[in-house]
Amino acid sequence: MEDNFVPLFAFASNLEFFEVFPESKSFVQNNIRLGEIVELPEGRGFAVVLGVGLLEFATNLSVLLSRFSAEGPFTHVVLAGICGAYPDRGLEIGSVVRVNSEIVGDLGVVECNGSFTPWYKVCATSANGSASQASAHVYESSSLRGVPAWLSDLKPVAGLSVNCCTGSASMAKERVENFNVDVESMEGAACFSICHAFGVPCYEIRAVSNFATARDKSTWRIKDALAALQSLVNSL
Ligand SMILES: O=C(O)c1cccc(C(=O)CC[C@H]2O[C@@H](n3cnc4c(=O)[nH]cnc43)[C@H](O)[C@@H]2O)c1
Repeated sequence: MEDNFVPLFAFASNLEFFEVFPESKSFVQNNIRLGEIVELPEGRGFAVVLGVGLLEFATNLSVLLSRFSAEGPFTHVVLAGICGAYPDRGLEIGSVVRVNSEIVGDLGVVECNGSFTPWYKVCATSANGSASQASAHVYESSSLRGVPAWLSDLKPVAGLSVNCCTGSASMAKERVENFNVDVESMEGAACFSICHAFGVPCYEIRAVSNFATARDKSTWRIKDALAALQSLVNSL
């Protein structure tokens, strides 16, 4: 049994918004302003663009929810966009996934030898160098009870949120070893953290546009990934 489900689709960029909801071009200017809510036709909910990266997305989502959380027109936030898949995690370009957990992946320090130490390990290491048990903070999506099948049936994956995209195979390996994650993007942890703070149920759907590994922009398939996301969202 589905609960009342009126989604607010939250995108990082105008590109993602217009590729997933191309019909919006008939009633929205070329760019929508960050934080401006658009009502989708046929009662499909609402959409908003909030900016790329943890900080801009967090700021604009906080402002939006502080205006709407008491009595908003939407019931759930669905962060939608593209992502990079780490190699050998069973994902392909064009795969559409539901990211059900997020960890901030580049909060920490770079050591003299160039390796990255996550912040939770920095904090867990005392002055004499001994490390206590600790783990990274995991931000989770909301319960799937009562959400529509197009959302709950998607393949669940673990996500890493970064401000700096992976650019080498060694960086990808280090991130997977540190956090045991499947995909990488730049907004998910902010979305989960802020929605939980405001008591708004939240989910994240992403289509894989690239592998998060040695940077080669010629292999990215942003349009194909967004077409896959569009066909999912248009099956609602
Ligand atoms: O790197 C570029 O030159 C570039 C040019 C146009 C667009 C983009 C992006 O939109 C990427 C950032 C955007 O997409 C998500 N994303 C997609 N793949 C990854 C990734 O491998 N690592 C991190 N984020 C990724 C992300 O959530 C941003 O919103 C880039």
